[in-house]
Amino acid sequence: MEFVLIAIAILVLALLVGIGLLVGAGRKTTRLDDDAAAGTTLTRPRPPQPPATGTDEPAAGAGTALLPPPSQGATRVPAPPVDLPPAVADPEVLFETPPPSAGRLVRMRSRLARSQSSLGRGLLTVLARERLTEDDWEEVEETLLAADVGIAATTQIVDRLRTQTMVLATASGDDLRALLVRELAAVLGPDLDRTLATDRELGRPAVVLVVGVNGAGKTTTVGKIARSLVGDGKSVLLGAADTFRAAAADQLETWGERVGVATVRGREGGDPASVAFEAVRTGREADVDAVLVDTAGRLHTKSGLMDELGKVKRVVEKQSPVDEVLLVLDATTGQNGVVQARVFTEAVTVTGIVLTKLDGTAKGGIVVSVQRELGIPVKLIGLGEGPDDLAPFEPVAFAEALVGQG
Ligand SMILES: Nc1nc2c(ncn2[C@@H]2O[C@H](COP(=O)(O)OP(=O)(O)OP(=O)(O)O)[C@@H](O)[C@H]2O)c(=O)[nH]1
Repeated sequence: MEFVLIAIAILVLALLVGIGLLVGAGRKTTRLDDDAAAGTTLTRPRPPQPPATGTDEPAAGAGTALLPPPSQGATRVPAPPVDLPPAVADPEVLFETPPPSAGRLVRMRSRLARSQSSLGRGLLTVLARERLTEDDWEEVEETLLAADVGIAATTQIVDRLRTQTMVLATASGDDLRALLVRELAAVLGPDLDRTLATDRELGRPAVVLVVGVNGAGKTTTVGKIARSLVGDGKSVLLGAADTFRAAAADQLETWGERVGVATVRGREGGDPASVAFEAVRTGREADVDAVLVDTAGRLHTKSGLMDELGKVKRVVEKQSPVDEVLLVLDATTGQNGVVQARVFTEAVTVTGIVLTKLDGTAKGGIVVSVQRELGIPVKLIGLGEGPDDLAPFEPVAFAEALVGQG
């Protein structure tokens, strides 16, 4: 009898070890609460990844290992209410070290100049003519309008250029270039506050919601912002509140894993507001600098999507104020994008625009029209698909890139 009992005990033990090994082979997640319906999970960064390929090859180094991976085998431990491992960096784990955000636009100027070369070259060619006729001024106007600068800003630029070129009489190429940069920068809102609220405030993390239509580049942008903050030495937590598309949460996790940032996600089709809530709660408990929440861009109806966004914000606000609502717009959609943007601004108070895919359009003037029509500053611009192709927007550096180096 004793022998049978021992045999059963060994069998049960072997079964448990087998199940443990199977689960351990998957992604390292820890269930955050015992509410099976919410099913929110925290994904920690994975151990060393193969070196990244692509345009930017960040040096592998000891990154900001927020919530490092647990020791081997410690997976899926039911641990209500929240099971956070100690925030101690594991020397074995190497994460990518992204470059800091400062000066990125200047560094990426050539890329922007490439896509916008027709605008700068077009304007300089006309302005360099000896005596400017009405036809020439019309050409300047058309060039600006073709670049989506918008009527009001185009009129302002042309009026000022007319006066300035008269004063200059004969001007060298460099003078003309400097003049153009000045006038373009003037319509780009040089005095607008473009600070990104990503610092801890009153002992709590900054909370950033990222919204926009599907395909605009939201998830990519959240990943790029996280990298940039890590590059600036900040700790970050991601919230994958786009429960509409499971791949979006996977995509976000992968962005986080590369730089040692954890992600809170929910089940596909689950309640986005509870994922966002859980992410902010976890971020507060982990004392991170910023919680970045990705949201869905697609629902069955537009009003459904807007109601959902409003709810996400309201629910998060039960935990913490939302410091920044970033609206991601695809620059290649031109004026259509501006129309879509209005719908979002009616649902939530947008505090900043991220204009993506500026590398893929010659219509760089969209920055001017978006800001003027929505009355919201462009805070970041996307200049490529590479992990660090996102730059803080700076009017003068941008105008210089539009006009080109000559
Ligand atoms: N060229 C270029 N491509 C970009 C940029 N930003 C994002 N993309 C690409 O745009 C595509 C869509 O990006 P996502 O981040 O998946 O878009 P999303 O808004 O999250 O889409 P949903 O999850 O469907 O709502 C991807 O292929 C990105 O690589 C950019 O600045 N330049």
